Amino acid sequence: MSETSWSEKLLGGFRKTSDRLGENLSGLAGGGKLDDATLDDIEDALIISDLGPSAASRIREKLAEKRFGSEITTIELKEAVAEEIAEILRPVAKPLEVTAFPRPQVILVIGVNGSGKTTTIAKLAHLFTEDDYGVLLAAGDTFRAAAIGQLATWAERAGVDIVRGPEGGDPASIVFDAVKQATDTGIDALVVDTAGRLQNKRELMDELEKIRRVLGRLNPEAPHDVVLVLDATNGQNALSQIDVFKEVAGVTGLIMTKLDGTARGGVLVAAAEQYGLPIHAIGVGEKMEDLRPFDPDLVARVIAGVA
Ligand SMILES: Nc1nc2c(ncn2[C@@H]2O[C@H](COP(=O)(O)OP(=O)(O)OP(=O)(O)O)[C@@H](O)[C@H]2O)c(=O)[nH]1
Repeated sequence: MSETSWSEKLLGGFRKTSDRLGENLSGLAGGGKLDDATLDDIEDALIISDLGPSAASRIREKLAEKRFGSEITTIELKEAVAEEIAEILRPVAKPLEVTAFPRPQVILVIGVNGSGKTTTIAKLAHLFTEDDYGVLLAAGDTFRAAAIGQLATWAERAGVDIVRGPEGGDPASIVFDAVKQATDTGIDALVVDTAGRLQNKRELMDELEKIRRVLGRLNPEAPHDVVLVLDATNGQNALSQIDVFKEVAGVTGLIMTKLDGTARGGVLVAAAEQYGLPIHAIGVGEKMEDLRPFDPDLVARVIAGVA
């Protein structure tokens, strides 16, 4: 797909978020002077658009610093907000790159059930194979038989192999077999699915710890990435998931899914501002091609309603 149609797709996907902030900002400036009352309203508009209090107050301060007292139209205001959002997003935009030496790069994918983890793993496999990397998947979520089956179906669609075990099997032993197979067959990236039982933090922590121990024995650098998948429709709840998973799993980066069809995409900015974790990619649909590298400038313009 061409870049133009990708940005159109992204725009379409983000339309609800874009409309929400766009509408919330409209009518706030209207050619008048940027004074304290208007800045208050702008800050409120940013908060109710899910950007969070911290990003909202930072954007307010920047706007005040650069434009206080000057006349500003609605479109100028949206452009200025887009620039400040981009300032927040640029430092965290970091594609997931296959650089591990020796191979394979081991990417542990974590997140609560339903966040889009399985689909995202398949989409990642697709992105990597498009770049000619050899990919292997490991079905480390043995808690639910359906999860193993779903991952196997996606693996077939993506044209990659999968290492799987029985329902209730030991995830660490599957990961062990997967690393051995990946090493023996010269695989570049091993993507590991994990269970997302947040309601039982202790068990989840023990399970991830055990996977890490096994990985560490085979390769002290592994896992190279611990990617947390977040569902944007959860809004501020997605942020509390970052807190929990940081504690249990040592997150190294984020992928936010379901940015199509939600008005809560502003939470991406809140996540970037509050945690500063790399954002690798965004999910804008259910199909294999619907995972996009994170383009901070485009996303900022879409969120502010000027793209
Ligand atoms: N609209 C949209 N739907 C998505 C996106 N990513 C995933 N989904 C859908 O979200 C639902 C859950 O996705 P899964 O990948 O099964 O989620 P999971 O986290 O693996 O959940 P379990 O399979 O329950 O462990 C599915 O219906 C997906 O098609 C996205 O970016 N946009």
